[in-house]
Amino acid sequence: MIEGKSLRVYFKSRDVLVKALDGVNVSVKDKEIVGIVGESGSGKTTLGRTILNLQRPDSGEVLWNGKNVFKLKGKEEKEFRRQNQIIYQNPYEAVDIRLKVYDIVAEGLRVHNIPKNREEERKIVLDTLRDVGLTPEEEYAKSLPNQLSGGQLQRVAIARALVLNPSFMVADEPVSMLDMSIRAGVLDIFKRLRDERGISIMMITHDISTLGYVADRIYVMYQGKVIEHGSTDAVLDKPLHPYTQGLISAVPIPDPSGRASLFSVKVKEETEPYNGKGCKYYPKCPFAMASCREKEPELSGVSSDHYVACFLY
Ligand SMILES: Nc1ncnc2c1ncn2[C@@H]1O[C@H](COP(=O)(O)OP(=O)(O)OP(=O)(O)O)[C@@H](O)[C@H]1O
Repeated sequence: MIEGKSLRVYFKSRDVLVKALDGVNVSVKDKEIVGIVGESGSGKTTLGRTILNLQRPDSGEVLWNGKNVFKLKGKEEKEFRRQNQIIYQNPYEAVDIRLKVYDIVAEGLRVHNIPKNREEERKIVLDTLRDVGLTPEEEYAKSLPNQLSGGQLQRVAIARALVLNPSFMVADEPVSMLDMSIRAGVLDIFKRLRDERGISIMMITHDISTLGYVADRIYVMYQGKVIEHGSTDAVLDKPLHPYTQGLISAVPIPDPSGRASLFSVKVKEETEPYNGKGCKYYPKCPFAMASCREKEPELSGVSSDHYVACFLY
């Protein structure tokens, strides 16, 4: 339903060119949760923002049900904004903390002129609060953000997006600021939105174990490139790229599925600067070969649901 093609986003800061996205292809189908994982600075947020037309790419296109989102105008653009929502990492920054929960959630409805009257607005807002697990909903509707926990406020932020009946959401590190004990509850909301409402979700995280819990497919990013992607089972059970293997072996908490313990790949301390032409990972790669210094490997399929950019395969 939404597809990014050959996306390039370059930032220039103090004469240094940062390739935040360096030719990224990504797709999210109907009713699926796609995970985007990688370390800080790998380009995940830039990808989410570009897909939602919050960041113009230097080149490439984003197709939404076949339409180029950068060319949408007027009514169609407004409809795109309604149907495609973003959830941020920090709910305290995402909502206006002076407003009551009711008004935070109702705001988007009013912008889009959705309810015909106050009664209808109230029904939609309260139903949505219940839908994200904030019950009794009348009580929550009257609260101010500073009376809520981080987990409850993130649910409010989800409600604010959900109230517009979107078909796609980018969730950018939606649980990384929350206590471990409440993360699963919030992630379950996204699974329910997929299963019950058929919403497609792009879930951005630096924590690959989160994706084992929610994602149908995973894209692994490294320095502005997708270096591996495939079904969640393929990527987690048989990670191919040495970087992905490193991410999985670094999962700190013992993974009950036993996946983490299968890999204990050592990451080489970076010993040489990147030469600008080889694989971006070779300075850290314990398996680097001469060819890895010469050119960048392209993504290629090892099976119908698993792709990797690495000369080992
Ligand atoms: N507006 C900007 N101006 C300059 N550089 C930027 C800008 N936005 C992002 N960058 C740079 O682009 C690169 C990718 O950033 P991005 O935030 O997309 O990565 P990320 O994987 O989401 O990281 P994080 O998890 O830390 O948010 C980084 O090197 C970042 O410093």
